[in-house]
Amino acid sequence: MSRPDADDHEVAAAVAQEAGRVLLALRADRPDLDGRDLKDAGDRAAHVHILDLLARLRPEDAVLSEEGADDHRRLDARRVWIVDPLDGTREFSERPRDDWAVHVALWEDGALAAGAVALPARDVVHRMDRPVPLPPRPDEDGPVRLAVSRSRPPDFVVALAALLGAELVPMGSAGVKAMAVLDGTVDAYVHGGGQYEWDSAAPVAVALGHGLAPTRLDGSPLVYNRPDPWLPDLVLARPEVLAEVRSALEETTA
Ligand SMILES: Nc1ncnc2c1ncn2[C@@H]1O[C@H](COP(=O)(O)O)[C@@H](OP(=O)(O)O)[C@H]1O
Repeated sequence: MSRPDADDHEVAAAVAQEAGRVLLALRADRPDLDGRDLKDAGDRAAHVHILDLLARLRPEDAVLSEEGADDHRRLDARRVWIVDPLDGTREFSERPRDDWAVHVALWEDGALAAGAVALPARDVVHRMDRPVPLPPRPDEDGPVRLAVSRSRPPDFVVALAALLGAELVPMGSAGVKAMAVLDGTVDAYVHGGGQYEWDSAAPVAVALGHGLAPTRLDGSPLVYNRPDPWLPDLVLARPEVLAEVRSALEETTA
């Protein structure tokens, strides 16, 4: 387990990984839980574990968690951990799906400073400080592959895919979709219509660490730790397809 003298990247990765272990154990040890009960138990168990770890490792810092009451002292804090204890809650409850994640990001003085996305069922932790080269596209002239929500694909992303001649690749969890860009499974993740800061903070931190340039749909920067954590859209694309995606977006949203 991480120690208080570990750096912020280590803490982010260790906390995400540890919460992932708690979630895996819950799924394995409680076959009596499913559906809403398993979702709620997962959200709660991971949230409590993360808060406990951060209280021990970073007692001075504020926390913004999907599962906690919003403590507005974070707005005056220099350092805020932005966490989604269980992203892809629906998929977590559908054993044996593996497209769910734990998000742990650190916002410091106006920017994302550390971040980790754990994919516990795949035994992987993606880190901002450990960039991995993007694998080449399998077919550089092939259609753009776009990650999209499997349960509620936004209409405009379906329209965007039609305009691009893109292939939609459905999967759960914002973290899984963003990491699918980094591991080469897809070329881009475009989302609109609703999300909160905890859905994108850690994936965006990891993507920034990998040299990518995630933005809002209109190309403006993603800004975190605002009074209202609603941050409804995101574009993350590998460099080869970014201009094409951007120009199709301009047409779709015009
Ligand atoms: N329109 C919307 N409004 C609010 N949250 C949304 C949303 N679409 C997706 N999300 C959130 O983004 C995460 C990924 O969703 P999806 O897999 O459908 O893309 C989910 O987080 P949680 O699982 O943490 O609730 C989901 O709640």
